[in-house]
Amino acid sequence: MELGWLLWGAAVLLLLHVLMELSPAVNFALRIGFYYLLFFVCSAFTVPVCLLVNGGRTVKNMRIIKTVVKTFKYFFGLRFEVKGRENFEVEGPAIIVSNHQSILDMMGLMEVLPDDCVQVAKKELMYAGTVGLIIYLGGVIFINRKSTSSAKMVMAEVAKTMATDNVKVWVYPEGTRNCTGDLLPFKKGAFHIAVQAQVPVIPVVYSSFTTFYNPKKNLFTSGKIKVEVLPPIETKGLTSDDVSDLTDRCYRTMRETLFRLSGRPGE
Ligand SMILES: CCCCCCCC/C=C\CCCCCCCC(=O)SCCNC(=O)CCNC(=O)[C@H](O)C(C)(C)COP(=O)(O)OP(=O)(O)OC[C@H]1O[C@@H](n2cnc3c(N)ncnc32)[C@H](O)[C@@H]1OP(=O)(O)O
Ligand SMILES: CCCCCCCCCCCCCCCC(=O)OC[C@@H](O)COP(=O)(O)O
Repeated sequence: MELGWLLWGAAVLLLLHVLMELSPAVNFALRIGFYYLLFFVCSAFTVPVCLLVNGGRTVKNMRIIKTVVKTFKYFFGLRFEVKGRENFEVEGPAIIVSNHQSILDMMGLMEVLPDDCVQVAKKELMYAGTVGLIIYLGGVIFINRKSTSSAKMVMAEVAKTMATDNVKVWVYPEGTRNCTGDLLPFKKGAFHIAVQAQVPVIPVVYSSFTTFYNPKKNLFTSGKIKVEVLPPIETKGLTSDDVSDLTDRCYRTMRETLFRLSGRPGE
């Protein structure tokens, strides 16, 4: 009886292996499926740990979440090479802005995330089952992207609590995933709160994934990601009139860095 099951198991594994070899689409789907499964299962186990250790929704849970997610890269053969971590060591709160290419960014995020830093996310993520629950417990701030006025209100609230709670805030200013190897134009919310709270902006850039990850071409292999934390950009003395300039400056610096890290000549 046991031998029968063992043989069936081996046959299924062999079949999956052959399918993966034969079809890039199956290979891609299985690898991404496994990525989702890891998040789903690991968050189910991490929720009770967060509740027992920290008792509820708090940014302190991010330390636990970080520890778990940082192990995921080994399953996919991904390596992160991080430069400039010391640039996170500013006194008090800051706004961290970075490029957002794919759901794989959650691994890159946890690789560099400093302590006491919350993220801004679209509110749909709150309903992603156990993952939504763990994100909620980690203190993530949810915004409704479809309603600029309510999103602005939430962001203004963030600017205030950032100072009282002494936390950093991580925003993806492109506002959506973008895996083209370039940057989308930046939304201004992150820069408005930096100016409102008079705190520095710290840009973080991840090299392009296009050489090892491309959903359109069913490409997902192992690879190396270069990460650079850039020097903080001060906002002391800036007013809301300067937000556009600040946004542009940040955009240009990050785009140059992205091209340099990805070995692509700038335009
Ligand atoms: C343990 C095991 C397993 C665990 C599993 C755990 C997983 C990991 C855990 C935890 C990770 C957490 C997950 C993080 C990842 C999430 C990623 C996402 O979801 S990315 C999408 C959401 N993010 C954004 O959308 C960016 C933020 N967006 C903005 O800041 C926008 O600016 C926004 C929404 C506020 C408005 O967007 P607009 O589309 O309307 O565009 P605009 O051009 O920015 O604004 C329109 C006008 O309003 C002004 N404005 C904007 N914000 C303002 C403000 N605060 N005050 C005054 N004016 C403002 C602007 O200046 C602009 O006006 P003028 O064109 O310049 O005249
Ligand atoms: C009800 C059961 C549902 C089960 C779902 C399991 C889901 C596992 C989800 C793992 C994903 C980890 C979090 C990904 C965060 C992320 O990268 O979100 C993308 C958004 O930033 C940008 O949104 P978009 O505008 O759609 O590109």
